[in-house]
Amino acid sequence: MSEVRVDTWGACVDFPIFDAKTRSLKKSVVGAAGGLIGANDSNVVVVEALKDINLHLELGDRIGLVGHNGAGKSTLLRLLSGIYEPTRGSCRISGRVAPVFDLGVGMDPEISGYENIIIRGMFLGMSRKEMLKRVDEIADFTELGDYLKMPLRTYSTGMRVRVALGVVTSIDPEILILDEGIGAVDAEFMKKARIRLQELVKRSGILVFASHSNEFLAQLCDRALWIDHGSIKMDGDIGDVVEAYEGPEAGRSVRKMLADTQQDKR
Ligand SMILES: Nc1ncnc2c1ncn2[C@@H]1O[C@H](COP(=O)(O)OP(=O)(O)OP(=O)(O)O)[C@@H](O)[C@H]1O
Repeated sequence: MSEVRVDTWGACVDFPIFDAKTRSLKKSVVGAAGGLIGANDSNVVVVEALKDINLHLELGDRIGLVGHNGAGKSTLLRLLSGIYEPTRGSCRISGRVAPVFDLGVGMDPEISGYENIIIRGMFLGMSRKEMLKRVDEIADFTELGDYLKMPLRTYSTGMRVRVALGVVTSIDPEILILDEGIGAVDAEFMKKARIRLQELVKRSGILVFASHSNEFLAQLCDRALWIDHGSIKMDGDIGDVVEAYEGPEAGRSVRKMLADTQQDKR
């Protein structure tokens, strides 16, 4: 692996909202949810989704993002994936990024489950040849049998998620950017999927994972960032960050889950 790392220096992301009226807004509102609302030099309303982000990630980093609704977690994931350019400051990404935001992206309802497996894998940066080698193993994992020969539009939501999860957990990313939103599968299947996710994370160079589930964060990450109104409020051990964000009980429960996960790995 050549050097895999992600760096940001004073990175800011603003969203100009051209159809909002500055007159009707109070100056720089800080609400419980959402980023700061302000106005730029041209008096256009802007949401300051990220402010002055300095982050340096290297091989082996497993970072969880916590923070209120609209804190800027998804925007940060998109910045670190190269999907958004910083409005100010800079961001440098070295390595192959697999952004997994929406499990359904890159799936075509009119083609079969098998074909979707190949296409979705290519969407995540794999070659067709690599996906052809993996398709049988992914098909086994989904337990969908002959359904995989039918068009995806005939599947239930949970069946689609099984296909998507099978593909996502089969790739070899250098930088894995995960946004939660993995639900809709039955508990038994989720157990199987989490084990595969943990294996995927082990193979990845860098992981950044945003989630509102402490349990899920503790299973995949050891470090966390608390994002608050677009800024990094705290960066540290995941137990300490969750404790500061949610209180001592949540911190204790994360530490216990971390210890259990470590034990399972042994
Ligand atoms: N495309 C966009 N256009 C305008 N504003 C946006 C856009 N995307 C995000 N924002 C704003 O940026 C801020 C941060 O949003 P973001 O989606 O990053 O939050 P989040 O921490 O992921 O929230 P949640 O936990 O609710 O998913 C919010 O105030 C949101 O309104």
